[in-house]
Order: sequence, then C-alpha cells, then structure tokens
Amino acid sequence: MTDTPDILKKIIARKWAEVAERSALLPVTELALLAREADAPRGFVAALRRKIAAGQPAVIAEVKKASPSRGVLRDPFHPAEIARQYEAGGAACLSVLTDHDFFQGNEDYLREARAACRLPVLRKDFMVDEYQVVEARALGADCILLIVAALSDLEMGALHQQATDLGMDVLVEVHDANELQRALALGIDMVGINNRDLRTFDVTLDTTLGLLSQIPPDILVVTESGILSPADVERMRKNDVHAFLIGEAFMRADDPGAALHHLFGGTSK
Ligand SMILES: O=C(O)c1ccccc1NCC(=O)[C@H](O)[C@H](O)COP(=O)(O)O
Repeated sequence: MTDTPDILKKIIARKWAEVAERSALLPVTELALLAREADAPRGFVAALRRKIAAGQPAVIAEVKKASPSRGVLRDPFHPAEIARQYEAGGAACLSVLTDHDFFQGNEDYLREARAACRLPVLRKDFMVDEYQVVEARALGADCILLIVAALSDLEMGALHQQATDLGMDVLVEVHDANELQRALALGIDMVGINNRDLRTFDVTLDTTLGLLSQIPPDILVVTESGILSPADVERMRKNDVHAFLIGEAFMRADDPGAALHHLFGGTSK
C-alpha cells in the first residue's frame, strides 16, 4: 500500500513487532480461550442506533491520554473515572486507546473503563493481525477499528470476518473516496470518516460532508476527529450525521462527561 501515510507505516511496523512479542508469550490458542470466557459483547452499533432512534446524539467518547499530533492531552489520567463521567454525560459508547508507543494507551485502560460503566467499548488500536482481534475480545472489547489506509482488501476482509465471528462490531475508518469504496465492498454496517488527514494532521469537517452522498442510507456514519464546538456539532446534524467520535475536546476538560453534555447543548441524555 504505497498510499499509506508515514505515521501509519511507523505504527504498523510496531504493531507487527508487538504481535510477534505477544504471541511468543501467549499463543493465540490460549488467548482464544480467554476470549471465549470474556464478558459478552454489549452491542456497539445497537447502542449508537438506540441513541439516534431516541433523537439524541450517538457519541463515542474517547479515553485518550495523548496522540502523535497533539502530544499529551490529559495528565493525570484515570480511565475508570473518565468512563463514569462519560456515562453520566450521556455517551453512547467509549473508545479506549490501547496503543502504548504512540498514544500512551494501555490494555488495562480498556479493562478499567469497561468495568466502571455499562457502555460498549471500542478497542482503539491499529489492527494488522488476527492475534490482536482475539486479544481485543479477551480484553472485553465490543468493537474494533479497522483503518482502510493501513490494510489490504484481503487483510481487511479477514479481520472484519474474524471480529464478527467473535461477536464484535467493526468501525471501518476511511478518509477519502477510494478508501470509502474499498470499505463499502466489505459489506459493512458502520463507517467512520476521519476528518484528520494523517499525512499533514490537518483537520476539516468538509471531509465528512464530501463523502456523505456516496454512502448508502442504511450504513451508520460516524464523523471522527476535530469536533470541538457546538457549531461543529450543528453542522453535522444539519447534514443528517448523528454519530460522533470525539476525544480531544473532552480530554482537555476537567469533567469530560460535563463537557460532552455541554457540547451537545444538553441533548445527550
Ligand atoms: O490524532 C493523531 O495524531 C493520530 C495519528 C495517527 C493515527 C490516528 C490519529 N488519531 C486518532 C483519531 O482519529 C482520533 O483519536 C479520534 O478520531 C478522535 O479525534 P479528536 O476528537 O480530534 O481527538
């Protein structure tokens, strides 16, 4: 994939090394036993759709300490407390960064956040191998992220099928029309449009708006990145986009749940 942004290439290389290290310590057959014993999936897409059906915003609230483009967003960082605040603020779901090297995330953050609330949780990481998908379910994840720019069609299809077989939902992330067509060919029920260009880190909500007309109406559209103000929210809602993945705007707030409630003008619960 020659089009893959440099930052993704770096992250993917690290992920392959991680898979090799982890599978040497815990073979996938043993991990699969842990996945089978994990708490049942909570229904990620269903939770988003319930919110929309109730006329409320479907917010995937992100638990993220840091990112390559923004550096450290929150320190000290208490995932369980953040999860409780998000639930109280009316979030539909959580997204928890588990990547160590680029986002200062951790698998324990997902476990802690999920145990502290009743919300479905996305494992926000960079999936390249089936080992990570089984690991996600063993951690309790209800959904995984697949980034089209990071995967071949064959890889994407296999990871998507495996997650579905394990009872998880899949958020398939795109940034342009070509990636969107590749995602649609998979037979997806939810697509994430990342407003952040991972080559330049520039963010524009025009990215979501520009792709909407190419998405069949039965597919749930999640706008990702750069939602910072009530005006951003309103712009999306006017264009019939009701699902949002938001990190930075909440992570910089004292109470992320109160910030969520405020950003959506008190309509989130
Ligand atoms: O944000 C980055 O620096 C980044 C770099 C490489 C891959 C992904 C990256 N961001 C992940 C995200 O897409 C965001 O965490 C997510 O969409 C929330 O965005 P925001 O509300 O702007 O924090």
